[in-house]
Amino acid sequence: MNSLEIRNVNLKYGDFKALDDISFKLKQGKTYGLLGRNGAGKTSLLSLIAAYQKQSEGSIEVNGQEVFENPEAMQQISFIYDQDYSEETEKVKKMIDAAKKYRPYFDQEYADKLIKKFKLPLNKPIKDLSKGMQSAFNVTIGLSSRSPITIFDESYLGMDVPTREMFYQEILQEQTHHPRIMILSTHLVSEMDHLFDEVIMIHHGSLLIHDNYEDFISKGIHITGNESVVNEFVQGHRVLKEQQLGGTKSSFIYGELTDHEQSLAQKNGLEVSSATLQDLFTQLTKEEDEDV
Ligand SMILES: Nc1ncnc2c1ncn2[C@@H]1O[C@H](COP(=O)(O)OP(=O)(O)OP(=O)(O)O)[C@@H](O)[C@H]1O
Repeated sequence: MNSLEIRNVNLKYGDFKALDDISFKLKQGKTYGLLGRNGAGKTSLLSLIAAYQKQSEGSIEVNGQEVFENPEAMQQISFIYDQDYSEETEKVKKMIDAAKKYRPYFDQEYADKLIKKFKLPLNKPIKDLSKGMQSAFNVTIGLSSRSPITIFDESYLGMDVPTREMFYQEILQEQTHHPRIMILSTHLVSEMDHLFDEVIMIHHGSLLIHDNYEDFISKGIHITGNESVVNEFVQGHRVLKEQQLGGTKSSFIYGELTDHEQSLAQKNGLEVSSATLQDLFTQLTKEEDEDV
């Protein structure tokens, strides 16, 4: 069973603390949605996991071994991110052959299937591919590497909707037949939430949430009804957002409702509905001066 454990990780760029005391443990067979606003620290965190740089403090271990400058541990990881290919004259086929060399679990048959699926032109220089096709190439490397820890950092950039759908289908298939630790860093929250088993949310360099997807979204609840009844009902709850239309009010609360509260809501004619991951993400990471 492969595992990835991050303990009390800090990262400083000069005086700036990009990551602050991050700890979590990830398990094989699970897909993790890594969410955070622009500049939250997602790519910084992923680059530490992939051993592209060293954390200032703390430890990052794959199967109990620190990853930094550890070739054995690093071979367990594929980090797929948006690369600049504008100077890369090598052809797609050669690039795939090169990637294969350093990836011990690479499956050529699966790569061939993906090349067909994404219609990758093997004899074209990678720099001449469209942005979406370069992303499809990156995703092909990441998927067919079959690395126990596979990280996709906004790997969908430029892909059209049907291509993104194909990418998502592959992730689901892979987790069924070749389970690994899959980390998907994304801003397409509502489009990709169905892929997540767990959610990791980073905010200003700190870990805000690490929770099971279903458990987490069950904590976001919209209560709608008569204004005064809603006001009384939500007392004592953390209210993330309020909206009003005439005498009807909708309050978005974060927390859990007891059985008693559930039946009270019903008795008082209040409508109770669940939030989406995107709703929760937006409200939990909203800045004071933002009105969303
Ligand atoms: N090499 C660097 N030197 C100095 N600061 C950096 C460096 N790389 C990142 N940062 C800063 O660290 C913070 C986190 O950046 P990071 O790229 O990890 O965020 P992110 O969550 O991936 O953002 P986005 O969603 O916009 O891609 C930002 O404030 C960024 O400016």
